Formats: sequence, structure tokens, C-alpha cells
Amino acid sequence: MKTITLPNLPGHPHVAYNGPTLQIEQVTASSVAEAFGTPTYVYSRTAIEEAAQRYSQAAAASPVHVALRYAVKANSTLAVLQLLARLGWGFDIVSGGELKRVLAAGGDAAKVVFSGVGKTAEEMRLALDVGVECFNVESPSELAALDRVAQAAGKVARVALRVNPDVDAGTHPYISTGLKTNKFGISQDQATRLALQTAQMGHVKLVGIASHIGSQITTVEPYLDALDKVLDLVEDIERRGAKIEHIDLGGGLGIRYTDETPPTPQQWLQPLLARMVSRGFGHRTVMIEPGRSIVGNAGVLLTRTLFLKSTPAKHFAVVDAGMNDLIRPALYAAEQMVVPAERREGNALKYDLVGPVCESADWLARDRALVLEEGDLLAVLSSGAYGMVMASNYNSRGRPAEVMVEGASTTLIRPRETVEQLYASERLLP
Ligand SMILES: Cc1ncc(COP(=O)(O)O)c(C=O)c1O
Ligand SMILES: N[C@@H](CCCC[NH3+])C(=O)O
Repeated sequence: MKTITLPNLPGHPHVAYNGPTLQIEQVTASSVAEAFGTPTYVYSRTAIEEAAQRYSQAAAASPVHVALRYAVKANSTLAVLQLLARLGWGFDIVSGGELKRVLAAGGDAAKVVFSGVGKTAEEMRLALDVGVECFNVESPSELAALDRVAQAAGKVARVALRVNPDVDAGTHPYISTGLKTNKFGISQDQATRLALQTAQMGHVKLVGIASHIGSQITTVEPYLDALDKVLDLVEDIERRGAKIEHIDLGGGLGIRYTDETPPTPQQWLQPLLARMVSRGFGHRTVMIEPGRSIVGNAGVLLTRTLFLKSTPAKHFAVVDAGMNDLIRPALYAAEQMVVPAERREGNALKYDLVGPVCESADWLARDRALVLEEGDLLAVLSSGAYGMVMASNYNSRGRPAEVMVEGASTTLIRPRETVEQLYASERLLP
């Protein structure tokens, strides 16, 4: 049977209708749902690897040395990290938990950058112990704390200062990070002072300047603005005697959820690296930390319709996945495409897809024209990033299963969480 990739499955080269049935790589969505139940996240190994390779190829074609660091927060499932580690990628982490996951998946600590505004002393100790490549420091207090922890451990921490370039990335306010009103980064003035102070500190070594301006960014301009400010800062710092080895441009490149047209990794990197060269920084290492653009379009969430319900105002499809499984629509009013696993003939109705959770914000999609019957299987596309990682146990719901598909093979990479697992560590009062 011929595989037809529908034009309305944008950005999903490995999700297609084979005849009437939705398939991920060569596996039908229905067969995954039958084997593992719903809700279940399904990832295409090929899609993840191809997305990573688009970055590797763009980096290889560049005259500037580019260090690839996958942002673990986007999808931290061990099997996903393992694929990237095997491709030679390093990792951007924001917690001791993510560091442990990277190590468990076979990642190389020497290629790990530790970001985040609130690192604890314990997390710093662990990271120093395993020898991470760099701490991206976000405040003077954090720098002082790191110096103390490193001194006690008899180590010197390699440090990049994360600056807040105050640029508008044009994204949802909850996922913008580079505005001066955001909690992230250090102001440029303060960064210069702090950079010079590191020379007086015995247990930190300044090696980089970092910035990350937000997520789901679909144009290059804000990155160029941020880079110019970062390079101004580096010039200023170096004029005063410090030396910067690398510049970390962060992540944030967007994907197509519905009709966005974000640049490819090549289209994103090329102008930034050209700017590095034209400003005389071509011999420095550039670090990048993409997350969503590696895994976002490589995953779908399968969910089954429990009930169809019409009120005088609305048609609802009550499905078995809720905001606890995929919170992006509830939290950011994010739009993700929803497609049926089997195509049906008939008249479409406009449905709100809602979950079983007791919240009116518990919706996965609104006003979608679908031909549906109770029991129908649906796939929420573009769910590979910030899906499972943001899942919670609200309403005592176990988190979904995760499955990796490659060609015709299907591997369960995380079983569905049972309710007994949820309360196994709790204690009743005596
Ligand atoms: C410091 C840092 N690096 C990288 C990322 C990855 O972003 P994205 O998944 O948008 O590529 C984030 C998340 O916004 C981040 O905070
Ligand atoms: N969780 C956000 C992205 C946050 C990026 C991390 N700072 C989303 O789902 O779009």
C-alpha cells in the first residue's frame, strides 16, 4: 500500500495515513493503542535522529566550531537521551535530576552545561563531582555560592555568565526569557562587573557568556539582536583583561504546530555564525541548546474518545487524556493539531476535546471539525516536546506510557504509571 503524507500533517514526515489508517513510521496508531492502551506518547526514532542530524549537518558546514547541547527539559525520557548521546550530543540541564538522567542514559558529563536560576548546593556538588563542562550562572549570589561549594570540594568550576539581553523574542509571555522583566539572566552592566570579579575568586573560572531568549521562536532577528548585545559585552569584558572561550546562544528555535514557518537549523545558525565571523569572533566555540526542535514534531499523544456529549452551546469529545497528560493547551492556549487514527466518512462537527480532569481548562483542542464516534482513537500531533515532561498526577492519574517506534518495530520505553506507584512511598499516620 502506498503511504500518503497528508499536507495537513505539517512538520510530521513520519506520521502519515497509510490508506485510511494513521501510522507513525510503519506502525499503525491503532496497533500501538491496542498493545499499550491510551493515553500513550509515541515517538519516531527516525524523526528524532533526523532532527538532530539537521543541526549536526548545519554545524559541520560552518567555519565556526559549534557544540551541540540538547535541552533535556524538552523530553527527558532515558531512551530519548540515549539516542542523542549516541549521536555525540552533549546536554543542557537545569537540575540534579536531569543530570542523573543524562548519566543514566550514557551521556558524557564533560559535555553537560548546567543552566537554571536556582541551583542548590547539593546539585552544584553533584555536578562538580561528575565534572560537568560548565555552569551557566544567573546571579551574583549563585556565583558566590558556587565558589564556596567548589572550594569545599577542592575544585574549580568552569562558569559562563548568562546575560539577559532584553530582547523581545515575539513568543508567548510564559516562555519568553530574555526580557529585562524576566527572572532569567544577569543585566549587561552587572555581567561586566561580575565577569571581572571572577578573576578574584579562587574556585570559579570564567569561560563563557550565555544567553537564551525564549522558546518557540520563529524568526532569526531576535537572536541576532541578542547576539550583538552578547558580543558587545564580550568585547567590553575582554578589553578589561578577561578571556571568553565560548558563546552560548541557547535554544528556543520553534517548530510548526499549525501554520508556523520557523527557520530550519541551517537557516537559523547560518546568519548567527556569519555575524560571529564578521565581528571577529569566528574562532570562538558557539554552543547551542535546542530542545523542542529536536523532539517536538517527533512525537504524538494517542488518546481515545470516551464519550461524545452535546450541550445547547457546544459539542464535546471527552477523551481519556487530560491536562495532566498534556498541559500545553491549558497553560499557554497552545494549538496542536488533532487527527483521527482511522478516517471516517460523514459530517464533521466542531468539537472541543476535553479530558477527564476536574478543571474547565482541561482541554486539548477547541472547535476542531472532526467526524467522530465514541471509542475513536485520536492523535494529538507535535507532542514530543514539553508533553510527558510536564505531565502530573493531578486527580491521582498515572502518567501515560511512552513508546518508541522505528520502522516496523515498537518498543515500550516507559510503562504507564500505576496508581499504586503514586502512593507507594506515602505513609499513613500511626
Ligand atoms: C537555558 C535554556 N536552554 C535551552 C532551552 C530549550 O529551549 P527550546 O526547547 O525552546 O529549544 C531552554 C528552554 O526554553 C532554556 O531555558
Ligand atoms: N514548556 C514550554 C516551553 C518552556 C521552555 C523552557 N524555558 C512549552 O511547552 O512551550
